[in-house]
Order: sequence, then C-alpha cells, then structure tokens
Amino acid sequence: MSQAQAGDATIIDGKGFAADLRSGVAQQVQALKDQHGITPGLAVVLVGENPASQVYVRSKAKKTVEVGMESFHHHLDANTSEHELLDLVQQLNDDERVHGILVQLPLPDHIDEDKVIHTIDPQKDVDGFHLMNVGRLATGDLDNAMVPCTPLGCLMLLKDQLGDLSGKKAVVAGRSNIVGKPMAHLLLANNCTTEIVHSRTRDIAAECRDADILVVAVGKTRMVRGDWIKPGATVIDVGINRLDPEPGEEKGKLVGDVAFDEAKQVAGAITPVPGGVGPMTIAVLLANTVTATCRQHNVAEPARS
Ligand SMILES: Nc1nc(=O)c2c([nH]1)NC[C@@H]1CN(c3ccc(C(=O)N[C@@H](CCC(=O)O)C(=O)O)cc3)C=[N+]21
Ligand SMILES: [Mg+2]
Repeated sequence: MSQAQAGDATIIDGKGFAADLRSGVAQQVQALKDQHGITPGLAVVLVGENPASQVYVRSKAKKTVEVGMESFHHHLDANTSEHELLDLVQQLNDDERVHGILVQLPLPDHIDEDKVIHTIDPQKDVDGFHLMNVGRLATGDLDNAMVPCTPLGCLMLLKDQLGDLSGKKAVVAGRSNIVGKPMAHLLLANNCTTEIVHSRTRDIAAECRDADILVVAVGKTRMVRGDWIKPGATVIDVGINRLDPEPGEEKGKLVGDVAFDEAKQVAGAITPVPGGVGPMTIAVLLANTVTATCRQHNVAEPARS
C-alpha cells in the first residue's frame, strides 16, 4: 500500500496497513465466535515500571479488545521473583481461555529471560521466541512455527510493495534474535538472496548499497545514510530511537535507524518512523493470536504471508 510521495520514494503506510490487518483479524475473531463458540484470548505480562513498556502494553490491551479478543493483563512489581513469574506463566499455559502469552521484554536483571520464554507453551508463544519456534522458522517449517511479530510485519509490507520476492538481493542490518535473524530466515524462505551485516562487517555501506531490499534493525539513530542505499531499493526501518527534546518540546521525537530525509531521495520505497513497522508489530501480534487459537482448536487457520 503506497501513499503520499515525498522526495522520490513511496512512503510505505505501515499504520494504514496495520489498521487493515486488524480489521481482517476482527472478522476472523467474529467467525471463531459465530462458527465455533471460541473467543481468542491474549495474556500480556509486564514486570516492573519501565514507562515505555507500560505505553506499549496499554496499546496492546486496547487493540486486543478492539478486535473482539479477550485481554488478560498481569502487571507484577519490579521485585517479583523468577519463581513467581514462572508460576504465572505455567498458570497461563494451563488456562484454556488464554491462547497467546506475551511476556514483555526486557525483564529485570534478577530474572533469566530464556528460562521464562522456554516455560511458555510453544503453541501459545505468540512472540515466536521459544526455541521450538525458532527451530521451526530456521528449518522452513512455517506451517507450524509461530513467527516473531516484527519480522513478519516487515515481510507483509515487503510483499505488499513488491509482490514476489524471489531472486531479490536482501540485506538485513542487525543480527538480533528478535529481529535480524528471524527476518533473514523469512527472506530466505521467500527466495531472496539474503545477507546479514553487523558491527563487524568490513564495508557495511557497500554491502547495503547492493540490496534491492534493505531491512535495518541495528538500534543506532540514523546510522544508514542516503549513500548506503541503491537507487530504487525498498527500505524497511525497524529502529525506534527517541531524540533529546528540542527547546520547547516536552518529549524528543522518534526517529529510525535510517537517515530518512536522505534515504527518501534515493530509495524506491521506505517506511517512516513512527507510522511504519511499529504499528505492524502489534497488528501481527493479534494475527498470531488468531493463528495460535486456530491451531489449539484444530480449526483451519487464515493464510498469513
Ligand atoms: N515480548 C515482547 N514482544 C514485543 O513485541 C516487544 C517487547 N517484548 N518489548 C518492547 C518491544 C517494543 N515493541 C513495540 C511495539 C509497537 C510499537 C509502536 O507501535 N510504535 C509506534 C510509535 C509508538 C510511540 O509513539 O511511542 C510507531 O512506530 O509508529 C513500538 C514498539 C514491541 N516490543
Ligand atoms: Mg549488530
């Protein structure tokens, strides 16, 4: 879906695409209720008082209810023990009203994140972080994997923009387990010639300049410059960085990992920040919850991407 033109690039409307995806999800939820008497349920667990985390979690809960799902919210205080959190996850695993479980990351230092993630029932792991789901994605078993929300959202935007991705040169900047690596696996599964670049890559700009598809998830403000981009390339900016407030501003503005004003002069299409990948993450979380519900009840699941 392409909207306003700015510079030369099409600005990819992630916010609008996400709204459309959520209305599709709302219809799927209604069908599950009408035809099967099932209401999908999503549990979100937040530990501690990180203000940014609280904003995301509130937004998730609101949108969960908007698409007709049941939302279970658990806010635990910052010094909750690992044992208490593991008990809660186990209780959610056993609760048949709950089809999806998301434990908001990062967790406080005294809690082992891997231990928590690996306690989640893989079928309810709507983040796709459990090793069972990581392995399924890495082996191309997409029919059974739960796929991480941010990379799946990026893939949906890319397919909408470009159609078939076969044979395209894709470069993923960043090698995190939550974005870079699963993104590379998804692009590979979609027949891209796929490369991951990172902080130790010898000439990162030159590698990026070769890409038809450039997905950037490095967590560094405006790291990718206009001259890193091949003319006409499709650029997906996963970064969300808050600048220091300008005089008179209350909060600093949000910017990506790509220098947007430069990049839009060169790229064929590019996602903005905000309004690009961020809203897709939450919409895909809801879509994954429907997928998880269908699998748990042996109901045919909607096609994704
Ligand atoms: N287990 C887990 N799963 C997550 O998926 C997860 C997490 N933990 N911890 C925190 C990060 C961050 N995250 C975002 C979701 C939506 C926006 C989003 O909607 N961003 C808006 C802007 C929001 C604003 O104005 O602050 C946008 O880019 O347009 C951003 C970031 C999910 N995360
Ligand atoms: Mg890196």
